[in-house]
Amino acid sequence: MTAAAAPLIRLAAIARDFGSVRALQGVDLDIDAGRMLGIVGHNGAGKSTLMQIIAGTLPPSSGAIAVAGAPIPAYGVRAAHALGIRCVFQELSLCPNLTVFENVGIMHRSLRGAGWRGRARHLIRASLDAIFPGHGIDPDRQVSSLSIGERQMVEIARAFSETEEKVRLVILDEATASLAGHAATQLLDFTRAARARGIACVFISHRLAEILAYADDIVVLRDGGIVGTAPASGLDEDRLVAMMGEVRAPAGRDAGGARSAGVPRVEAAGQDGESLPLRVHAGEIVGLAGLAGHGQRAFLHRVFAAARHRERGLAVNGSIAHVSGDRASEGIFPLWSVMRNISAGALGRLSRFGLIDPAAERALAEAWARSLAIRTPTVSHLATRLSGGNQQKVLVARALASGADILLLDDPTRGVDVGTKRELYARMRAHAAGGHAILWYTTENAELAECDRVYVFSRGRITDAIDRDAYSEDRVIRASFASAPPGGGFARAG
Ligand SMILES: Nc1ncnc2c1ncn2[C@@H]1O[C@H](COP(=O)(O)OP(=O)(O)OP(=O)(O)O)[C@@H](O)[C@H]1O
Repeated sequence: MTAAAAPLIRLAAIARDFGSVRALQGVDLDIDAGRMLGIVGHNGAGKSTLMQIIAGTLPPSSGAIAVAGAPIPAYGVRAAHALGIRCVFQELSLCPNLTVFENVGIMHRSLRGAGWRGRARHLIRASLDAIFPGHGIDPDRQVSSLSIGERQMVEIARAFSETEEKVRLVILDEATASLAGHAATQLLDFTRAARARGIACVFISHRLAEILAYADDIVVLRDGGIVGTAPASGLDEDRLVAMMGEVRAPAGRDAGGARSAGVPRVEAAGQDGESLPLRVHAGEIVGLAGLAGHGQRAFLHRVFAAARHRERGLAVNGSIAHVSGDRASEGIFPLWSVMRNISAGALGRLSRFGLIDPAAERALAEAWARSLAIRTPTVSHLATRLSGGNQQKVLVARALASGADILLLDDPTRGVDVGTKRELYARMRAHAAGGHAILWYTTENAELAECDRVYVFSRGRITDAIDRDAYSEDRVIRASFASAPPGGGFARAG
């Protein structure tokens, strides 16, 4: 085969084992220049493992890799980078204690010697401007001071930044999962321009609508193998879901939660004319909406704090559990097993005479692992060895298993596959029906339809309170850009 006719990357019979876990088996895959390949599959299907092999960060157990028709025997990070292959990983890889431009400096070998700082600043600013116009990120900011969404934007802009080493392939592994809707659209529109310049993209996402709208071709992975490849134009969501073979619970929701009156579990006072009050009763699922970074996360943190200390204008009645939106740094205990990570919130109930009952702990973890379909060889497995989506399920399991009266969920379905998402919605409804109160911040508007009531945040204030029957995405978008509630009154607050 000539180099001109060869695909940019060709994977042949790639397999990868982690101990007894076979993550990939016999994968043959071509990636062509100037096209976007979408990859979908259930949590633990092997998507990230495959991407790590292409990025050179993980060697395959067997199989061959060829780039532009030439077999590359000693394939690794250096070889991949020199060949113009860049990867935006699911767990962000920026160094938090360095500035944005310093993080760019460590990636590009040519950014050395006198004046490298200025060149690195210029490079990342130009890339951010091209992909995310109006981003507002200063290259001199320390990465630890950026929000997850901003970090994700820097990581993406860094991957597309070019020195004399040209970019030929950018892998976006759930790169839109932490981005606000607007930034996700900016990125995906940018990839169209990049493709026109010959850059190939691989895009992994659990948001099937994004994949269908932007990818040229779609590959479906299941249990470590490819079960289908087709042009995106010939597919729709239902067919993709069927190929993934993962849906256990139907979409949609039953009518009416077990909402109860009485003292609210959470009650935040409004500010006259500025912000609406918020209430959550036992039995309710309440959504927090609006553009990312407009105060929803900070509000969840305030509620969490108010369970321990008095907070002005905020009353919390009941025990509380929190699923953090920052899984890697605030959520998973990295040295603990799946079992310990799940049981951590329920130790009080598992203790007898001050000692944890090991059989009860295992039974609890196994029941939740089964119930949320957590893919793990056993519950004794180290939690960080699970795929990203399965780690997210462990966090949700911990919160549900805690039995707390109030659940605070910060984007709990980030990176969770479509089948499990539906399952989780059903679980949350059952949990609410069991008398628990749920406060749920989500970056996916479609999930707000699962809520009994939605509060829309804009610039740190609540600008609308929408009951389920009156819910529409249009109304959420309008309120997201409002500076105060319409009429300045509290009339619609539930
Ligand atoms: N470092 C590791 N050690 C042990 N097992 C691993 C490791 N990385 C991945 N695995 C296992 O390999 C399998 C595939 O995981 P992978 O992360 O590739 O899935 P994925 O399709 O990207 O899932 P998700 O959608 O949840 O991100 C899983 O069973 C996972 O537990």
